[in-house]
Amino acid sequence: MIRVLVCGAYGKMGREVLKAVHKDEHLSIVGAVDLKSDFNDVGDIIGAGKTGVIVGNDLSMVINETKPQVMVDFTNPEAVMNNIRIAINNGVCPVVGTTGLSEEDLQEVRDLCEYTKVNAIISPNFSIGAILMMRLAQEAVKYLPQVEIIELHHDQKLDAPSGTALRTAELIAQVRGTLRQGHPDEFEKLAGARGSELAGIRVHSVRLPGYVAHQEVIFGGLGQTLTIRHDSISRESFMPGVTLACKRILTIDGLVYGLENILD
Ligand SMILES: NC(=O)C1=CN([C@@H]2O[C@H](COP(=O)(O)OP(=O)(O)OC[C@H]3O[C@@H](n4cnc5c(N)ncnc54)[C@H](OP(=O)(O)O)[C@@H]3O)[C@@H](O)[C@H]2O)C=CC1
Ligand SMILES: O=C(O)C1=N[C@H](C(=O)O)C[C@H](O)C1
Repeated sequence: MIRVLVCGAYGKMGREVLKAVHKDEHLSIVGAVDLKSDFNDVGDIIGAGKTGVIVGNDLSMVINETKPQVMVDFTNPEAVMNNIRIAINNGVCPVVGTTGLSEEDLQEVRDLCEYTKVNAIISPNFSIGAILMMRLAQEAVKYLPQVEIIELHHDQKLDAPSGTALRTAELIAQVRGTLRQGHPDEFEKLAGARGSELAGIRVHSVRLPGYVAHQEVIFGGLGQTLTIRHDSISRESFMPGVTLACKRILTIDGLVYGLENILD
């Protein structure tokens, strides 16, 4: 059994991770952390009866007391780097789904992993459908280089654009480079009308109640468009990826960025 601590245990993703880890025969929840801890038993959060694992609010203390091998983090962009540092410096391998990490943050984690010989997995999206959407987009852009991205999420999401949209744009740009699209004299009558931009790719962010996590990658060519769309209609969609990462993390080497790199 791999000993797992869940950070962000009361969050939308944290609760789902607790359920998935609890159900997995190779994983065991030994610790849980959230800011607003009222020292509940995790079994009460997931409706599984008493487990004896209590939600704490001090990550270092919970690590000390519960000796996890893996920390799963779904918290927020402000909290995540500190959690990663605490985990790695205590010999605990972080599996991170929290988005909003910068290139500098990733480099810091890479360096920490190398220095401590503790492994880490960070993925902006843990659903297989989203990984396939990105892979297919990299294929499509070879033939249809003009592309825009629309991501649609629930209205409680903090970061925009989504980590998935940024990663998709990065992966597309690795294949096609930076390309100038649209009319050279185009202008915005309202600031932001054309969305944000990464490597010449426009990214549009929609936030509404009713959505979970969705993305369209739209390619345009002469007389035609191609749309690759992925929908996470429930947060269960991320769980096979998260539990796989918890198992693979002990045998990788250093930092792995992107679920796609542990699938093959
Ligand atoms: N990679 C992937 O596949 C996916 C990634 N995500 C990402 O995961 C993150 C979490 O999403 P979601 O569950 O919807 O967010 P929520 O806001 O529902 O959950 C985050 C939880 O973490 C808690 N928290 C905040 N700071 C800390 C801290 N320092 N230590 C412990 N807990 C803390 C929050 O408490 P409080 O509310 O009091 O602040 C909250 O309970 C986001 O960055 C999101 O983009 C989401 C889905 C899939
Ligand atoms: O906040 C979310 O919900 C999600 N966040 C991730 C992102 O920013 O891409 C993954 C997924 O889209 C859900």
